[in-house]
Amino acid sequence: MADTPREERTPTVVVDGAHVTYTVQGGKGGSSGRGGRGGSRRKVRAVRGVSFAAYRGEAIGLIGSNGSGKSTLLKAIAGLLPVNQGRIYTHGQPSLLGVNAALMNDLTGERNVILGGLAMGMTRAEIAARYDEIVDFSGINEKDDAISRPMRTYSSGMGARLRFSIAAAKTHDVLLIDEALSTGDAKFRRRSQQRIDELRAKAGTVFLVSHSNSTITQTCDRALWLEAGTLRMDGPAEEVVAAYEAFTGKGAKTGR
Ligand SMILES: Nc1ncnc2c1ncn2[C@@H]1O[C@H](COP(=O)(O)OP(=O)(O)OP(=O)(O)O)[C@@H](O)[C@H]1O
Repeated sequence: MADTPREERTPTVVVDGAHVTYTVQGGKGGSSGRGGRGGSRRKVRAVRGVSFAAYRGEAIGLIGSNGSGKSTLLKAIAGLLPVNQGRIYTHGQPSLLGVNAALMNDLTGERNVILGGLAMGMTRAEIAARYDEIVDFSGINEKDDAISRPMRTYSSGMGARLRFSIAAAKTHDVLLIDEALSTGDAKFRRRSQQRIDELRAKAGTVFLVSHSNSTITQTCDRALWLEAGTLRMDGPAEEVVAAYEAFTGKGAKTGR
């Protein structure tokens, strides 16, 4: 993508001066500090005037300290949270991994593959055609027949892997991934990275939130660094991660 001049590329997401504010009912705050029902309403300005454009074929990492607004920004791009000010334009319906494919804990993995596929707009025939591939990709059936067990019996890593596998079965214009890869083991992370590369090659745009700087540099070509709801840096993933590491004190948040 680096060879294509910016003006010839197709934008998939344009975020123009976006602000996202949560209103918190009750709780602490106010002068009394007692809160409770009918208490104070507080505003949390989670995203404060962020602007950028994302293009087809890009994999963009979102990094920043805890509470810097990464998940909030993803939810706003997915259309799950309104922007209070500014605009977000998207090409097609972005899919937020883990929410669009909301899985049911009491149903088996098998049923969830079908429901997740339907929720993403796939037909039953399309799901049937891809079913084995989804289960194989997730790797959750490697040891026993886990796919026929209820999801509540899965470890958090197994659940995350199945969610990613379902979401990755469809070609998305814009795929938003919030930390989903961090719970998988090394083998699964490698497979996921390959799949993200494939999705990008099919002219999609992938956003990835992660606290693992190595996952960001291995998976993404570009990174956005958010701090206290504002965009601190936007550029090549290696450069942004290096600046972020210098800010946090190298290694402090490197993770895997
Ligand atoms: N539902 C909510 N109601 C009120 N405030 C919220 C809500 N969700 C998030 N916030 C606040 O918004 C800010 C941004 O949170 P967000 O989850 O977007 O950060 P993040 O960068 O994804 O954090 P982390 O790295 O810890 O996952 C934080 O101050 C957080 O407390």
